[in-house]
Amino acid sequence: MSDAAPAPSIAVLGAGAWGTALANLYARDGRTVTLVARDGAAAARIREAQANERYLPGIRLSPDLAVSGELAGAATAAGILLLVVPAQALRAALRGARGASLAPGVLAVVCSKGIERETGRFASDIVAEELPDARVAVLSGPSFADDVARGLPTAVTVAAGTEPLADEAARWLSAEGFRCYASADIRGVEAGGALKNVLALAAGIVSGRGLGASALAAIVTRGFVELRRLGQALGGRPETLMGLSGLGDLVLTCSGPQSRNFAYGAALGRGDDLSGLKLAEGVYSAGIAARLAREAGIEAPIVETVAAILDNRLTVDEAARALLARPLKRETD
Ligand SMILES: NC(=O)C1=CN([C@@H]2O[C@H](COP(=O)(O)OP(=O)(O)OC[C@H]3O[C@@H](n4cnc5c(N)ncnc54)[C@H](OP(=O)(O)O)[C@@H]3O)[C@@H](O)[C@H]2O)C=CC1
Ligand SMILES: O=C(CO)COP(=O)(O)O
Repeated sequence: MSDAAPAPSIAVLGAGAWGTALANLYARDGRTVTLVARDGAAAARIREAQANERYLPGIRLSPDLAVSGELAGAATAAGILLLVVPAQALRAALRGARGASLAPGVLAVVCSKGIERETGRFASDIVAEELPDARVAVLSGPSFADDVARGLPTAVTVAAGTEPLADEAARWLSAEGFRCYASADIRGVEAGGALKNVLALAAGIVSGRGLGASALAAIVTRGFVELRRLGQALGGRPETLMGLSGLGDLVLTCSGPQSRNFAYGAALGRGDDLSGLKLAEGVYSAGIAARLAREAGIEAPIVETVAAILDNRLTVDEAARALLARPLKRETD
């Protein structure tokens, strides 16, 4: 990778846990960064507290981080626009950003993980549709906001449509303690990020229902088979799905309740009240992922089962029995 151009300034759209952690990472690294909250009041709360107590409690933000309630201004100067709103809110947020006079050729970096449930579109497609003049990249991989905010070492994948752009984006988005690997496989990276959330729900359900460590290992392993099958059917490359943004993020989010998707699944498995839980993107992606699998003729029984539990078509116990009673088959089929 060449070191030619200076690192561009950054605007971060979405002041939740991940947007705040990323904005703070780059501000601490000496970059010019503006975190854009939903409105002026939310921005003022973060500015005054020098912290985002709602979404990233206990983390003191860099004094060099600018916080704004509107994208216009922040975005005009930014060479990089990080998109960190939930996947179902992305299209509306981008439509809202149209009047913000984005810099020509701005690099719009998708940092959310999900599939638009109404359309089956991945975020990079939504960016291409809504911001046709932007260059698109995707940042994904095993990275809890809280870990990154605390400066813990993290490695992720940054994908773009061409290898040179991916190399450039990975260089711009790497920071101290935050290592970005470049990839030219946007679809593989996005598919891994969206599907692992659905599978983390499954892992959480198994854990919350008390089905044991053996069942947990089985669901993660067979879930990974589905992630690879469906990810490839959607256009992803096998080696991407085996990498940080596929297997890596699956391992992370299926490991315990620090993952919000796992925590949501665990609450479902225990039969707890689900109101008030944090964002779990897999809840919104499961149904559409199951539909995409059916349309592609891909067997994805775990994804289908998660969707059925979320829709109240199956109880957790019925789902466990049904998965175990499927016709026997060869492991590699
Ligand atoms: N948290 C993590 O560890 C990681 C998260 N991600 C992904 O990042 C994405 C965002 O997650 P995360 O930050 O954790 O979510 P949070 O729930 O912590 O925050 C979501 C943020 O998005 C804002 N928002 C929602 N809709 C809009 C909108 N239309 N315009 C502007 N802002 C909006 C919310 O504002 P308001 O409060 O006003 O609703 C809130 O600030 C998800 O897709 C997630 O999968 C990826 C890697 C790590
Ligand atoms: O994507 C993530 C880590 O890579 C965050 O996972 P959760 O949304 O399940 O917390």
